[in-house]
Amino acid sequence: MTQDITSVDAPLLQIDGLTKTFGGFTALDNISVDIKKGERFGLIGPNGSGKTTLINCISGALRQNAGSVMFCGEDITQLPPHLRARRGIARSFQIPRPFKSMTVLENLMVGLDFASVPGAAAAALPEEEVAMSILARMGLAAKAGAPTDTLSQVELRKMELARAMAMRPKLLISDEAMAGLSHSEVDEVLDLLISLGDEDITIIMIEHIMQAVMRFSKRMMCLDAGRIIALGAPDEVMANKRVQEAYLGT
Ligand SMILES: Nc1ncnc2c1ncn2[C@@H]1O[C@H](COP(=O)(O)OP(=O)(O)OP(=O)(O)O)[C@@H](O)[C@H]1O
Repeated sequence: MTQDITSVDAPLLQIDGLTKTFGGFTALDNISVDIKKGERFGLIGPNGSGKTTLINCISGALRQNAGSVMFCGEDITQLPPHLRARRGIARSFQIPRPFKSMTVLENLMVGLDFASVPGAAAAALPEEEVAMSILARMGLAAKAGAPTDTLSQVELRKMELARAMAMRPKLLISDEAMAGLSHSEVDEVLDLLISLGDEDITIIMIEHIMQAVMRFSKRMMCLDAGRIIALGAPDEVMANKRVQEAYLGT
């Protein structure tokens, strides 16, 4: 059955009973959560709690043992990663993976090319124009012609986000986009992510920088040992005793 996702409250992403094991080890244990369209969702948990495994199951990089993933009302559980990407699930990686022999602009063009659906009508704007507008949006327009190995850390993170944006995502999964940045750089990237959220892009943020993820999120979920131990408003989640014990070690 196809859902009406034009309704503000309809979930963009529905995860139901997701379980993932590696050999005899259960990395995700019966995870169920809905994420609404336009929601800014923080995913936290101590090292090894299952955050990356969960987003790998959402993006299709890993196949779950049980459970389902619905996106825009469609069951995508059996789809490979590239078809999930075409449907609007993009991911930015903690360690940026640019094509090093290409310029910043060329890197983006690859993403745009990939996102375009074969056989579809020509886009209203030439791809280079679209790529330049994304770079401008990220504050990287002046770097369009620069080789990627000349970029600073924060510029690389922004380019990684720009590449994800070139996929024209409905859902952007940001995997530790701020790790290793200075306070002011964290704020810069955070402001960018918040502004993307304001444009109705649903964002799942995995982040160990607690202040950043709290400022960003409308809702947060904390995993521990592959299970959801808290889900709710950032203040509530952080005040949760199980979260404090598991995540903060108190
Ligand atoms: N391919 C794999 N094979 C075996 N075990 C794995 C594999 N991938 C993850 N695991 C295990 O699953 C558990 C969850 O790992 P995961 O990477 O999802 O945690 P995480 O919350 O993302 O951790 P971190 O914050 O350190 O990135 C860990 O115990 C990890 O060792």
